[in-house]
Amino acid sequence: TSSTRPQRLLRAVQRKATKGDPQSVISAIDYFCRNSEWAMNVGDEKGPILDSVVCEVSPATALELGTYCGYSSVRIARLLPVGTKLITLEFHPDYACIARQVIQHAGLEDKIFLVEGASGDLIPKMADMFGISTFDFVFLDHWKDRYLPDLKLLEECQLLRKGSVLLADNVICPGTPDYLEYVRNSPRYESRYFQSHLEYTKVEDGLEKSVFLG
Ligand SMILES: O=c1[nH]cnc2c(O)c(F)c(-c3ccc(F)cc3)c(-c3ccc(F)cc3)c12
Ligand SMILES: [Mg+2]
Repeated sequence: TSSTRPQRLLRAVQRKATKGDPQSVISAIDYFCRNSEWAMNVGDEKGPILDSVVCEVSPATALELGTYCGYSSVRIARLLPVGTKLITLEFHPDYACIARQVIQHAGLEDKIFLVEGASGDLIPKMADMFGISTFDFVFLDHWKDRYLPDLKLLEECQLLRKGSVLLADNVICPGTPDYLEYVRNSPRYESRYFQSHLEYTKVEDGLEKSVFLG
């Protein structure tokens, strides 16, 4: 019976990465995507930009929209201070199942809460589910048409505080024009574009970092 790309990615991690070593999991996935099959992980060029923003914010509470196979969950959680957690939301059960195993291989299962479901349904439940009031950091990497509605939902649910940092993947490819227009023109955000490339390719893409001003 045939396997799926996420299953083949997981197998590469299980064969090549050292259990409990997040960096080796990241390297194994990047190697798989460069040498075997492209996959939509933030990757080894945009990844270091994500790392630098996470280190700068050093969030006590972090949210990721869109887990996929858990690559960026591992990238983020490996940098989080002790006692802090990443909540990551994934709509597709098959992706969530693979991500749990990738996260477990990295030894980060105690720092990451993976919740299956639609971001639009789950965001209003975050405060109650996890006993948090606001997010210090949000990584948007799920579906381009959900970036703006979910940002507005985060505002309405008062899950952002003065200084909360949002980082959005794929703002050029495939592109999120309505989200960009909003964060770049709203007086409530200070926004900056980090030019890069679509993971594992020479196509332009980038990350948009937006600070909520309250
Ligand atoms: O959907 C996504 N979520 C998160 N990150 C993504 C990402 O980092 C990507 F590089 C792509 C991408 C971009 C270009 C391309 F050719 C294929 C896939 C997608 C994506 C875009 C359109 C789709 F129909 C399916 C997937 C995503
Ligand atoms: Mg992406």
